[in-house]
Amino acid sequence: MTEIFDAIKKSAIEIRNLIQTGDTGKSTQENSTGDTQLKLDIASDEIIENIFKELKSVKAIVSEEQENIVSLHKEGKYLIAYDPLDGSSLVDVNLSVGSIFGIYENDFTGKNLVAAVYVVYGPRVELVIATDEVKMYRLINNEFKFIQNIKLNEKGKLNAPGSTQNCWAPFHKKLIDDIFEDGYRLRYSGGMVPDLHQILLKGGGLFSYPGTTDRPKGKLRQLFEVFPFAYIYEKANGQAVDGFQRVLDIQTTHIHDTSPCFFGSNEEINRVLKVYKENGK
Ligand SMILES: O=P(O)(O)OC[C@H]1O[C@](O)(COP(=O)(O)O)[C@@H](O)[C@@H]1O
Ligand SMILES: [Mg+2]
Ligand SMILES: [Mg+2]
Repeated sequence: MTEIFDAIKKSAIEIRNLIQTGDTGKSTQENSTGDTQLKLDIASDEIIENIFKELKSVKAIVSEEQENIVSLHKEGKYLIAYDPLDGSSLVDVNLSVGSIFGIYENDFTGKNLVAAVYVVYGPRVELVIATDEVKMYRLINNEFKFIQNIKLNEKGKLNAPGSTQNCWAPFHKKLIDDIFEDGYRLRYSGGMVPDLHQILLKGGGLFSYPGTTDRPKGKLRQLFEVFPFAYIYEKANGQAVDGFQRVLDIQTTHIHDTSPCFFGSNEEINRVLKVYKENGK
């Protein structure tokens, strides 16, 4: 697994350079979820694929930016699903973006996730690796230096409510309003990676991206975005649910499936589960 983490570190340095100097324009292509790909999405995807191709321990990879699974080495032990540049449209307004990786054994199901990693490209480049523990590293003089372990408190103070508000179920709106009534502060940039990173580093809170009338299955993709962060939040003493169950217990039917999702510390997630249970689907 160390060679995979080292490969991700190498790709992060290349993507950081690409963000600083690359073309932020649109390409003429769409990805499998129907988003117009930016040239940065495609170039980041190529950087990661080229680096993983060299690793004998990697059996196959699948990217948010590609339709199909790419087989690499038959004898490899690991499967990797990744979002090469999450929130890429934010580069143009100079907000933080990220890369997300889920590392699996046997197949791409939540229960077979064995590690997860993300990189935040902000004023600093930081990388978080979750195995049994969650560890944060920072890029200093072109090397990732260990900074700290990450653990959530039982309850936090931040609320990051995603998606189109006029498409929310009334009970979801009430839940979010009640959380603000209780004194939580709004923190939402529209980049999943920095938004979830902030909650992890500030000790807790809630990030939600619910099912809505315009997108009943939410927007965020299970393999590339939801599962890796679910793994990280659980290992950091928090939880990740779809409103009713752990997201890592969801049966994936297609590699590009999306799911409603809630990430947070225990108190906020228990509150979500209670409200969703009382209000049904
Ligand atoms: O603008 P919305 O609907 O709140 O969506 C924001 C979400 O969409 C994303 O940008 C989706 O990721 P991509 O940029 O990879 O498509 C997340 O980072 C973010 O949490
Ligand atoms: Mg994404
Ligand atoms: Mg993306």
